[in-house]
This record gives sequence, structure tokens and C-alpha cells, in this order.
Amino acid sequence: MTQATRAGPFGAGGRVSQEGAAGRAAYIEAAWQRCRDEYRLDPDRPPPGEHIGGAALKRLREERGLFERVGRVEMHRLHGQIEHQVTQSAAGSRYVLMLADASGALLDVFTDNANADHARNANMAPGFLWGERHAGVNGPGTCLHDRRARVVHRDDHYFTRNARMTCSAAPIWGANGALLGVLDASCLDCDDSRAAQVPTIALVSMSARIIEQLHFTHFYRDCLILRFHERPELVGLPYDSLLAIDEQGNIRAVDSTVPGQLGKPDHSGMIGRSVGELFDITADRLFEHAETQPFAIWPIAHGADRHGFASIWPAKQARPRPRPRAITPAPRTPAPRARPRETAGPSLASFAGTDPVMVENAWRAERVMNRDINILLLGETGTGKDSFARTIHRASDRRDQPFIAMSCAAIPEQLIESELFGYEPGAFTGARAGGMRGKALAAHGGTLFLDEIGDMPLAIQARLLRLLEEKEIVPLGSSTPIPVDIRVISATHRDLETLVADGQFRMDLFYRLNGIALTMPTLRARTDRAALIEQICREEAPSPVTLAPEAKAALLAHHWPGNIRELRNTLRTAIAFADTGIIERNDLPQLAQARPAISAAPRRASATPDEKGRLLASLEDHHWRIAATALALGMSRNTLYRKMHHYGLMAAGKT
Ligand SMILES: Nc1ncnc2c1ncn2[C@@H]1O[C@H](COP(=O)(O)OP(=O)(O)OP(=O)(O)O)[C@@H](O)[C@H]1O
Repeated sequence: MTQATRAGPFGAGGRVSQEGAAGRAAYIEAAWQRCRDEYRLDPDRPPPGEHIGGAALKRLREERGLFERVGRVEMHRLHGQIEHQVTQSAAGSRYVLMLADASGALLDVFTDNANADHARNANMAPGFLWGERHAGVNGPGTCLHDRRARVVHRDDHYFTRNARMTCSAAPIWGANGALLGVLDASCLDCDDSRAAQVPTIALVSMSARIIEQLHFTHFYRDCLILRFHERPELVGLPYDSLLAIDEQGNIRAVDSTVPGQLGKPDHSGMIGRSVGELFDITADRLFEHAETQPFAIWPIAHGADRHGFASIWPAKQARPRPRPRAITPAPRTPAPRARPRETAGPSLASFAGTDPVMVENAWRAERVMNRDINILLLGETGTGKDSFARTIHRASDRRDQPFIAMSCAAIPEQLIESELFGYEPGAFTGARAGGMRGKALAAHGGTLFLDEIGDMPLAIQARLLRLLEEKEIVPLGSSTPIPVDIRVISATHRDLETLVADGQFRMDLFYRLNGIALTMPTLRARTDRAALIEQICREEAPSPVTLAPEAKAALLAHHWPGNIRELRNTLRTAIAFADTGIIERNDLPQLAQARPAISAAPRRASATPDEKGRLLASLEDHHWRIAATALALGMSRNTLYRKMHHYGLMAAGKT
């Protein structure tokens, strides 16, 4: 068939035939229609194959390292299996296997030497884009669009250059409904009928499932994995369903088969719930199983009439499970409080807890943290932007390099430039004799965290943009640029788009910083509030404490305008007062009283008339010590600095 005569399912002239072209599936017709009407592709004029470029491919592979690694192992196995079970050809397989991410970019290609040139000429090489928009109707592209396993047989392909192939492609799902990518087996020069593809698509779908499971169990290696199926002989095989259970006994993630197995529409109502809410087993019993009978298979029920079998796989990277809180008051000995260290801290998954928004944030951060993509963290004060930035840094491949934080709100405007870019000796009056390196250079090789980026003075924004684009700095008083290799994470509670609209923030800088924006949920919106309260109690208490039920109820009901920071401060104080080792409701007096206007008001609300006076009084009470004043007012130091700046409050003698 020549290009001129290829009509596809539309028939000659591009019209959709009444009954569809002979034997073609409806999904092929729909895909042709998309390519023609939506993507404006001409079947007779294929564009050249589109490649994402070497640097982008390198970043993509770094970012999808785990996916590619587990994919490659399985592709190797699948290739051998297809060769023996499907082609049964002594001359070797005619199949090329492809693994692509969810955008259709090929990450890996596997074939034998005989097909390697053919595959390369057909753009079957890492970095080429096989989404429908670039490659017309094809196995990986149409599978990704439809999110279902698809066979695209010979003339089903939109472009002639692919019309001798048959592709069998299956989606690969990540945790909590995310699409990871696609696995495809393409038979080059395929003479078999469409029906003959049935064994191939079955094998590809099974391999996609195996990749899903390997990825899931590895990604959640610090969790217990609960595996279940209605038939005991299928537990532990690729047919069963997987849940990741954290050390509190809460469901952190579910794989793609769980909602169907439990008769739910999707995963959303499950994340963050205790395992006991879905199954007839308590968290403690589950942990006991993990310790005493790992991998054993036992009956389990979910819902009144659903019975099945389960086994528990212990965490591969175990973190100690907290012991149940002692009810008997423990003698309280003063001990130094563990302070968070920058070099040690939770993994991304455990920082996220089980709140679905945070789980999604961690998932997305993991995907970009090793790429040249700037991360913008948004959210109210105290929601954990700074802590999340540090966690991302620790999880990234820059973890052994510096993490340098700079708050644009805490530094006087005239000093931000020199703090960030450094200066040469004698650059200005009052400069240090030896000059200063600046935060950007100090972060070389690591991460620069720009907190309160919305407060970055307009005058300095152009220099910051240059830093981000050119990856070099010019210290004040110098004319020689210094190359720097930094990853930038910025954070703000402010609405940057409004600042851009008001002319207070450069649009080009906004887009540059906003490679990916992650919004931190407020504490009151977090579904894992109860677990966070327990966790912070453990972190803050020198010896075990128990929360009385009324105290717990009050903590859960509180509005938390200061978010996790306020919660931590509240618990710290309560622990200090709870002499018996039990936090009672009256150890939480601040939850009862109406909150002072300055901390109860939303961050962007206009100030109350007496706010300045209240700030001044508190500053004086605390001898102008910023940390102590901020703590007493229930706000972050950044917020306090900003308000002081706003009201022109300065300790006598300071300028
Ligand atoms: N996931 C978490 N688990 C435990 N504690 C947390 C978590 N996230 C934040 N915190 C605690 O909350 C407090 C505030 O966190 P952080 O400074 O990161 O918030 P922020 O959003 O950067 O605040 P601001 O915008 O006011 O600077 C810190 O004490 C931190 O330890």
C-alpha cells in the first residue's frame, strides 16, 4: 500500500466509513480521528521522529531510574518468553520491546542484534516520543491515551512507515492511580493476523503487572506490604493486590488492582485510613504477623461479604515501629530534646505520611528532584515547606552536597543581593575586608532553598533570573562570572500570580521558578492529622506520653491557623505540663481560648488596627529576640520579620 492510497478507517478522502474499516476496533477509529482532527497529522506526510534530546533523556533516566531498572529486568525476561512461546522461530525474535514513560518518551528498548538497526531506523530508540501527537496511532501512544492494553496491527498505524508492524502495549500503573508508563512489544514486519496477537498482549500485560509490583514494593520499601487475593494460591503472585502500610498501621498507598478487589471506584477513600477500617484485622495484629509469620498466607475479610487471603511482607528498609503508648504514667526524666538534623531525616514517603495530597506531592517531587526542574512549594505558614525542601534534598542525588537556605523575608532588602551573590573585597562601604562567598556559591553542587520568594525585591529578581538561566553568578564588585551548579527550590505563602499581575514579581522569573508547583495542605485539611499528632508527641516527649481522649478530640477539632508549627509548639508546651505522662484536656489551654487576632488571621488578611501594638509589646517582652517572640505569637520567624518590616518595627539602636 502506498502513502497516497492509505485511507485508514476514514476511507479515501478522510471520511469515517459507516461500519469502520474491515475488522478495525472502535478504539483504532477513535485514535485515527484524534490524529486527524485534534493533532492535525497527515497520514501521508509523517513528521520526522521527535527526540527529546540527549540532556533531557539523561535527566529523564535519572528521574525514572527505578522504573527503568525494574522495567529492564522484566523486558529481558519477556523477550525470551515471546521468542519461545510466540514466534517459535529458530532465527530469533522479530520483536522489539519498548518501555516509555507516561508522556510517551522511550526510556529503554530491548531487541536482539539482528533487529537493532531496523529498530533504530524506525525511531525505536531511547528519547524518541511515541505519543499519538508525535507518532500517530501506534501501540504505546494509543495505549497511553486510552490507558488500556491495546493492539495496533499493521494498517491500524497512522503513518505508513509503521504499517508493517504490530504493536501490543499495556499500561504500567504506579501507586494511588498514577500512570507510570507503557510496555510495548512490537513485531517488525509482522505477517500474522490480528487474532494471532492474543498471546503477545497477554504476555505483555503480565509483564506490565510484574513491573508495577516490583516498582511498588521497592518504592514503599519502608512499609509493610499487605498482599491479598480471593484465592490463596494466587497470593504472592502477580495476580494479587498490594497495599503499603506505614508504621502507624495506616494505608500509605495502594496498587492499581486494589480498588477493583475491594469494590471501590478508586483509591481516594483508602489512603490514610487505618488498615482495620478496610479489613477485619487490627494494625497490631498485622505487625505481629509481620514479625512472627512473614509471607504466610491467612484468611482475611473485607466488608461483610468479601473474604479472601492475605500475607504480609515485612518492610525491606525497616524503621522501628513505635511501641504502644504506656497507659501507666512513666517517671519523667529530663532529657535533651532531639533536634532535627539536616543530614538525617525521614524519607520522602514517610515525610508525606498518608495524606493523599502529600503522597501526591512526594510522588511528584521524586519524579523531578534529579532533573533540572525548579520546584516551587506553596502553602500557608507552618505547613512544612522548609522541612519538605530539606527532605527533597536529602532524597535527591545531591544529598551529600550542601543545602543552603535563605529567607528573602528575614534579610533586609539592601542585604539580599550580597547575601545571595556574595561580594568582592571592598565592594561597598561596610563590606568585609575579605569579601563574601554568597549563598548561591555556597550551595554549589547542592540545593539552594529560597524561602519567602514572594518577598524577593524586584530590583534583584533580574539577577536571580540570570543565575537560574545562565547558571553563573557575578559577585558584587566583580565582573567575572562564576559558574555554579545548583538546584533551586523556592517557597512562598503568597500568591505569586497576583504579584506578577500587580507588577511586583517578574513573570519570566515566576515561570522559571515554577518548573513544578507543589501545594502543601493545611493541617486542618490533612487526613492524617491523628497520626501526625502522635508522631510529634513521640518526637517532642523525652519519655512516652499518652493523650487522654478529650485532649485528642480537642487537638483534632482545632482549626490550626499556624499549622504543624503551631501543633508542635502546642504539644511541646503540653508535654512540659503533663507531669503524669498523660496529656489531659486542661494541658491544652490555648485550644480553648480565642486565638489572638494576629495568629488567627489568615496569612493574607489585612492587619487588625492593634496588631502593631501587640507585636511591639511581645517583642519588648522577649527582649527583641525574634525566635522567642515568634514562638509566643504562634507565627514563623519569617512572618514576624515581614510584619516588623511592614510596621517599621526595629529594636532601638538597630537600623
Ligand atoms: N511532615 C511533618 N512532620 C512533622 N513535623 C513537621 C512536618 N512538616 C513540618 N513540620 C514541623 O512544622 C514546623 C514548621 O515547618 P516548616 O518551617 O517547614 O514550615 P514552613 O511552611 O516552611 O513555614 P513558614 O512558611 O512559616 O516558613 C517545624 O517545626 C517542622 O518540624
